[in-house]
Amino acid sequence: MASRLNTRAAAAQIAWQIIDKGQSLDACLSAFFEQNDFSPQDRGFVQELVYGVCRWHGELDWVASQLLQSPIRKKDRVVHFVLLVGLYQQRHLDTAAHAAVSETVSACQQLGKQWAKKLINGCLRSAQRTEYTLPQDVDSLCHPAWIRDAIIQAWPQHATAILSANNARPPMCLRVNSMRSTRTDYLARLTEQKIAATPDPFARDGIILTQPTPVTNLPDFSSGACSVQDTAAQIAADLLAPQPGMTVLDACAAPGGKTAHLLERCDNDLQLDALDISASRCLQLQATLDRLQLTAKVTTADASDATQWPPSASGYDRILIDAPCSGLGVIRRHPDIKHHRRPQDIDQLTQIQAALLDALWLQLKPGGRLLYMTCSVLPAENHLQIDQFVRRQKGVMLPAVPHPNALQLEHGVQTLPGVHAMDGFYYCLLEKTLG
Ligand SMILES: C[S@@+](CC[C@H](N)C(=O)[O-])C[C@H]1O[C@@H](n2cnc3c(N)ncnc32)[C@H](O)[C@@H]1O
Repeated sequence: MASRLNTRAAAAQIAWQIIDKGQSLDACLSAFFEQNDFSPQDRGFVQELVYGVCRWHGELDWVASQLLQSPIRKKDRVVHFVLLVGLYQQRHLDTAAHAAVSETVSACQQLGKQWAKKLINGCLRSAQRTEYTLPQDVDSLCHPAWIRDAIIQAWPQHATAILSANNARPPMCLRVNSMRSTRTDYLARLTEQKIAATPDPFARDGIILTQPTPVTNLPDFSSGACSVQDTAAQIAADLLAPQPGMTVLDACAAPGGKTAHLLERCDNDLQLDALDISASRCLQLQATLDRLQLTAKVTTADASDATQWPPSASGYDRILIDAPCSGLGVIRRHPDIKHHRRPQDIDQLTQIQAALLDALWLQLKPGGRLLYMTCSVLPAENHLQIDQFVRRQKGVMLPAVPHPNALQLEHGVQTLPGVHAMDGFYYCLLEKTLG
């Protein structure tokens, strides 16, 4: 992409790559900002537009269909995304009306689609004058039908809140590195920098920022004073509760948010094996450890195949399986999940999760504890997965899960976005009997 693009043209091109071409939002944005020198303010605006179009795509696409006499040809699809960027500004941002139209129209020229200026100008001016009645409530319209139906079926009483939270902007949450400072001290440092923040009521190392900010603004971020991590993810360390000196396996560890938290809690005094199947993600995991000056043995391997990595000969006191999952509990942070996930993925994921549980159970010491968790709200990946595991295996005890704010299920606990003030996670503790 050329650096001459304005923010609207950049956002249209990135959203097109994410939604039509299946690329990941994080990867697309980082690649774009590596190649294009945008000011921090412009970066923030491009990001806002891209997230907004991914979140509200169902609504924006429906309005576009009312405005266009016929769909835009495939080879000009980027123009369709220019229109969505314009509609997003009109319907969800307080961008001045004339700028939303004129700057968006000029994006057509920048993208080499001069012919589309009149079309986009006409559509956006017409949209400004029209009140639309949507065919269904906006939060439902902005989810693929299969995801919406799965959420309604699983959590009928909470579905409205979950669907709405999935489309909302999530807060930026920090985890203070307890080896470096107390949360109170770090809050004071944020105040000095004029960054408004409050202690997280549910995570003991957690801080919630009033407004998101680039990590470069956070005091000593680069030297490891804190990390960015949602409340729900921070609770894992409390639930697994490793003690200094223990032998710990983090089986699906990259990019290392929870590995690092476990180590910080024990003053870096754990024999910690961190595995991940992805070599590139293992590099990110090592970078996380390096920034925080923590030590773990990082290995690229399929954790469900112990011939690929050397398990501790005496077994593990604690095992964390932060399993690969649909991610349907973190849509508010990764709205591209709505565009990329397919119903058939769920079967494949549940098989991988079951294989990880069965294989890693063998590596747990008698009396040891395993925490199984996902960032999903689908029962098949969560409590139904554990129901089946408990039926298959012998010697499994299920200790209470001491979670501060979650739904208690027969097996494990569940948090729901829009209900528990955090991402949607499932957690279950499994203890191996001594006999
Ligand atoms: C939810 S993410 C883990 C996030 C990580 N625990 C953290 O807190 O930063 C799941 C990870 O599992 C990895 N994974 C998937 N299948 C795996 C397998 N069979 N063995 C090991 N890792 C696997 C993925 O590459 C991905 O990095």
